[in-house]
Amino acid sequence: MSNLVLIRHGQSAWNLENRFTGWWDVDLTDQGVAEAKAAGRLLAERGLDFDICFTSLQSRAIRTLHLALEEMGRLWLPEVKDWRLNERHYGGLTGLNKAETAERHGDEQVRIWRRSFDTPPPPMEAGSDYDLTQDRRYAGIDVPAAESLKDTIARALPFWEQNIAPELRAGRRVLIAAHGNSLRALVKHLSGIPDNEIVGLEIPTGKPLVYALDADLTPTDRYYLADRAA
Ligand SMILES: O=C(O)[C@@H](CO)OP(=O)(O)O
Repeated sequence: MSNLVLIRHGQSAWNLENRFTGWWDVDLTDQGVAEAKAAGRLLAERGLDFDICFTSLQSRAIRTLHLALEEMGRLWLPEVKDWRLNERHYGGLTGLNKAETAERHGDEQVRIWRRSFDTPPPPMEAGSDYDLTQDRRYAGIDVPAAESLKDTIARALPFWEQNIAPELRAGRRVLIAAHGNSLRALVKHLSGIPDNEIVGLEIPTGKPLVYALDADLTPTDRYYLADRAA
């Protein structure tokens, strides 16, 4: 049974502008809205349904969830929002253009910052334009100065274990709308992808990724819904 679906948010304004985004709260583009709605229509057409939804504290993921649920006639489903599903924090790179940063620091350095498993980007300086430590939504949370994928896993996995896995074990069907790197963290864990292989895993925007999990949450299948014949 397909009991878990992951969706990365639709295209965001900074995906389009090729800027490091992380925790900065940019909205969806028109294309991103269309991707989110199309994801919802596809889920409905294929008869996938859910009992509970999880998302981050970031508008692009929350809106993607809501746009998809609206298409499914499921806006009423319970949902949990939590910072531990946020995108990986891009530190001092937040807001910079990725191509310009590669011209300045070299492709290899940018590849390491973007995809190495445990090298974090440079830290965000307190009081910089993109500093979110005083944002009310993060009250009581120790907002990181930067996160590697390893750091992202270290906060996403406890949330998975404590909040999402129990729902699945109780037989509930779960939809998660989140971000490229918080979803890479979950896929790495679920599919047992080694540290050196996760660097090559990319998750596209707005494409429902379906998991079938057995009783002890071991995957028996994993596929993009759009890639599987109806
Ligand atoms: O900018 C970001 O926050 C992420 C996702 O868009 O980018 P990357 O592909 O470098 O992980």
